[in-house]
Amino acid sequence: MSFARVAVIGLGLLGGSVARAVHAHLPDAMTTGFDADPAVRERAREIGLANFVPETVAEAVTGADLVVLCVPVGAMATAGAAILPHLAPGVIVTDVGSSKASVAKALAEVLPGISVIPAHPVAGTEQSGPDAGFAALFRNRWCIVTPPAGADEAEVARVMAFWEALGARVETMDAEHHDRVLAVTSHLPHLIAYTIVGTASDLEEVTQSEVIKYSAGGFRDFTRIAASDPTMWRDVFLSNREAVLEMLQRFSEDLTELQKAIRKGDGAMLFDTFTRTRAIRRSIIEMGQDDARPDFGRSHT
Ligand SMILES: NC(=O)c1ccc[n+]([C@@H]2O[C@H](COP(=O)([O-])OP(=O)(O)OC[C@H]3O[C@@H](n4cnc5c(N)ncnc54)[C@H](O)[C@@H]3O)[C@@H](O)[C@H]2O)c1
Ligand SMILES: O=C(O)C(=O)C[C@]1(C(=O)O)C=C[C@@H](O)C=C1
Repeated sequence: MSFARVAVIGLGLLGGSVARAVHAHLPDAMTTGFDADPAVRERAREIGLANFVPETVAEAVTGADLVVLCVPVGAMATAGAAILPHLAPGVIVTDVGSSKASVAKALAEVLPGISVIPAHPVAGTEQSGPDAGFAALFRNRWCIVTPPAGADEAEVARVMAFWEALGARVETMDAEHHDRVLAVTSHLPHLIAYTIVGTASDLEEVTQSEVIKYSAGGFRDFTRIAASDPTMWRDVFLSNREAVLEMLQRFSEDLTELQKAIRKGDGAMLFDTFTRTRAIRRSIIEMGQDDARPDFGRSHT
């Protein structure tokens, strides 16, 4: 059974994309939206992000049968506590947070007695804010649903069907496992990008203008990732601390091996490593994990 009234809390990149995708794929659903920032609410009204963008969170969630929390992971508990008194009986609350175990724990604490079925659409860009979202963001991308122990199967199925309707490929996963997988596939790459761009800009012998002027290829790709939202990523690293630190340790060890190979002139080791990683890139492309970002030639509706 599809949802009749979807409330989106947090109207940035993800919230804006969810609202747009609901309009595109579930035209019978009414959308409401709320953001803690009055300027974002105003802009959301101007661009028609949701059918109704009231001044209070109470009005946004009243009567909703699905509430999608699209706020930074560090703000999930505050957003959850704010909606609790206004939720309709039978409502399902979900979220789009990039880390899952700590968010699930925080939401369970502030939403006692409410069905919370967390999810993570593994789709995004380095942009943020209400203008950044687009309806095709989730098309052909994975959405990982992490039902808590004892979750109602029918409710889990409804949340999965919601994300499928928005174009995603959906799988369920244990929240802790999700956090370990995403630590290496998403969180660590962002940390590396933030580091390398910071390192380049700190080099005394290379001027800022040279960094900008000669940033082509590899470095340029890192600068895109390193332009990602500081609030969002601060919260991701603080909330998924254990898994990120574990993956960072492994990464440091592997980096040291490469460092040794370069020092010793071990070309075979470098060649074998680069051959293995090239195969991974090809597998990703063969799996159809193509990119839905507008600058990759997709529709921006
Ligand atoms: N950006 C990505 O690539 C991406 C991808 C997948 C999941 N996510 C997750 O989606 C969530 C939102 O990220 P985003 O990229 O849309 O960020 P964003 O900065 O574009 O939007 C977040 C919005 O939440 C609002 N907000 C903050 N606290 C609030 C509160 N208590 N109540 C209501 N509104 C509040 C902010 O004002 C802001 O407009 C995060 O949890 C993030 O981890 C992001
Ligand atoms: O493509 C990007 O810009 C992203 O960083 C998107 C990305 C990712 O790492 O893949 C970032 C965070 C999310 O939670 C999900 C997706």
